[in-house]
Amino acid sequence: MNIALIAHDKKKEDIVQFATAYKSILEKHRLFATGTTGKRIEEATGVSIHRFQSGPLGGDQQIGAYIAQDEMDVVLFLRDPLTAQPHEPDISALMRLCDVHQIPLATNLAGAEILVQAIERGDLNWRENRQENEQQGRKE
Ligand SMILES: O=C(CO)COP(=O)(O)O
Repeated sequence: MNIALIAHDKKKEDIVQFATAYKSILEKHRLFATGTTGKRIEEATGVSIHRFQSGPLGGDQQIGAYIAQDEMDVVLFLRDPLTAQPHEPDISALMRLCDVHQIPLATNLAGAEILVQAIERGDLNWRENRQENEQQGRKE
């Protein structure tokens, strides 16, 4: 499963604690993150993460591109709803693409916990099965 982890500055501590608490689940998957979020999680947990640009420099858009190409399965995005972000249009675009492509998106810690437990239970395995079937179909 390809999982994107993103957190606004005031939620960085939360995502570090989240990734530490769920490290044993997360490390079984391919992890992606915006620049600073990824750096903080890597430093705290030692898990390996593909880091995109920092959010304000285009990281949200890079994750959006993965979604558009069907290469991201889940987005865990701890947003700060109380602080204006300079790259608000990029954030809206990322969430919009999750809706366009039916990508499970959590925008706060409570939702992220539910999603990570769903991943562990296998609730989202249908995504990988569908991708494998599509690849098989292309070969035939
Ligand atoms: O701004 C962000 C998401 O919109 C997060 O970016 P960073 O992880 O680089 O701080």
